[in-house]
Order: sequence, then C-alpha cells, then structure tokens
Amino acid sequence: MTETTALTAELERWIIDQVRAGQPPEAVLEPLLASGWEEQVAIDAIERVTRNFLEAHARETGLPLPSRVPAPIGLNGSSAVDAGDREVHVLASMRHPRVIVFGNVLSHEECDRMIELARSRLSRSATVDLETGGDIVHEGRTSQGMSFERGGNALCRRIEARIARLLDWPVDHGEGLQVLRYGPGAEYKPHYDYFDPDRPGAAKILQRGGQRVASLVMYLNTPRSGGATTFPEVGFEAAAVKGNAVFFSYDRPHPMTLSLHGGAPVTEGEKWVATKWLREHTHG
Ligand SMILES: O=C(O)CCC(=O)C(=O)O
Ligand SMILES: [Fe+2]
Repeated sequence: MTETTALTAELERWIIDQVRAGQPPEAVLEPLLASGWEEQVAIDAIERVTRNFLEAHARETGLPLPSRVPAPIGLNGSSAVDAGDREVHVLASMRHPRVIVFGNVLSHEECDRMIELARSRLSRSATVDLETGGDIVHEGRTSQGMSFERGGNALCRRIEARIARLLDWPVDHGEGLQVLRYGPGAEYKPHYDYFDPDRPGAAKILQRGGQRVASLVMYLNTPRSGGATTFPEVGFEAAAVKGNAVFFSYDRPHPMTLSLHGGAPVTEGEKWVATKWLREHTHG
C-alpha cells in the first residue's frame, strides 16, 4: 500500500504531464484513487505538485505568480448553487478563461431597486488611472456609472452577503458595487479588470486589498438588443439578461488569463449592470 501511494518523482512527472496536456482534475485523480490513494491525500498531492510546477514555471518565465481566486463551482457539477438566501443557477461554464454564467442571482425587484438607487447619482464613467492611482474619463467607456460604498445600504448588504456565499469569498475582500448604465450605442471596449502592476499608480491601489482576482457582472435589465459581455479572444459572449450574472476570474495580472472582456454596444434600448470586483486581500 505504501508503495502504491508514495509521491515518487515519476508520479510527479506524470501529474505535471497531465496538467500540461490540459487534462481535467478528475482525470488526474482517478488513476491515483484506482491505485489505492485516499481521496484527500491524492487531492493534496496533485495540488502541491501542480502549484510547485506553476510557481517554478512562473519564476523561470518572469510571469507574475498565480493567486488564489474564487472558485464557486467545479466542472459538470450541480446546476444549482446555494447562495444562502437564494438558489443560483449555473447556466454555462468555461475553463479557460474561467467564466461562469449564473442565472437567478438577483430578483427582478432587486434589479429595479438597484437601478432606482443608482439613477440619480450617475456620472460619465471613469476608470482607475494607473499613472496616478486616481480616476480618469476614458473614451473606450461610454457608459455612465456610480459606486456604492460596500455595505452602504440594506440592499447592497444583502447582495454582498449573497455574493460572498455564492463565490465563497469574504465580503471584506470585495469592492463596493459599481452600477453602470449604457444608453443606445454605448459600450465598454475590451479591457482587463486587474491592475497592471508595472504602471506607476498601481502600487497605491494594490496597497489596499491587493489585486483584483475576479469580477461578477450582474445584469439589472435585459437590453432590447445588444449589450452582451464579450470575451473576444475566445469568441464567447454572455447575453445580458435581467437577474443573471457573468463571473470570471484571473489568477494573475497577465493576458495569459484570457480575461480580456468588454461590454458590446447596446444596439437598442439601454443596459444596466452592477459589477462586483473581488480582491486578493481585505479591501479595508
Ligand atoms: O457591461 C459589461 O458587460 C461589462 C462590464 C465590465 O467589464 C466592468 O464593469 O468591468
Ligand atoms: Fe470589466
């Protein structure tokens, strides 16, 4: 028994080969279980080998090291997730980039109320200026927006608690909700949500909560036409449907995450979203 369940150099190489070939975790785990490994011991061994390999690879290639990210569901699991006060549906899921489309995240009443609370406080959307760490108006972003303080009102608190449960990521690791309104023709050109660590203003932003590691874009209405959230590098788009949300994570601030995404132009009607960004650490 001890012989079959030892983590030999040969077994380590085999695990790494599987990971490099893009095998799903189950395909790596199964043969270990079949040869007598206890499940948790095998999972820990695979995780350790994979992490060591990725870290060594990152160091050699000068890539940023991967961070832990919210991982709300596995692949081919249940189509429903218990988010505490609500059952959220899993509608679609992609491994790389890691994208999950959720249904039933917000009730229609919550969507309407969110819009109502945000409407009078909108201004032309700004983006974080990585030169200075302040805010700037960006031409690729023709929406209007506003941000709530985290926990700033009862509705935000309720939604934030639900998101924390859904994503298994602490409330205090999240930024306040940001609401955007796109009128006809408005869009948000493809961009990354993480902060480019090489830009001069980044250090100041990263001091408070570390990197962004995931985003949850919740649709507060259904535009009559257009307004999908697109991932142009992989030709994927999530339709904007009231109450649904698209989640995506990026384990390092690097294009290799394929997390480039945008809000496609609204071709008819308007589009409202609320975005939650998740940080590595406490965003105090
Ligand atoms: O409006 C969308 O679909 C995307 C919004 C977005 O990318 C963001 O808020 O960072
Ligand atoms: Fe974004």
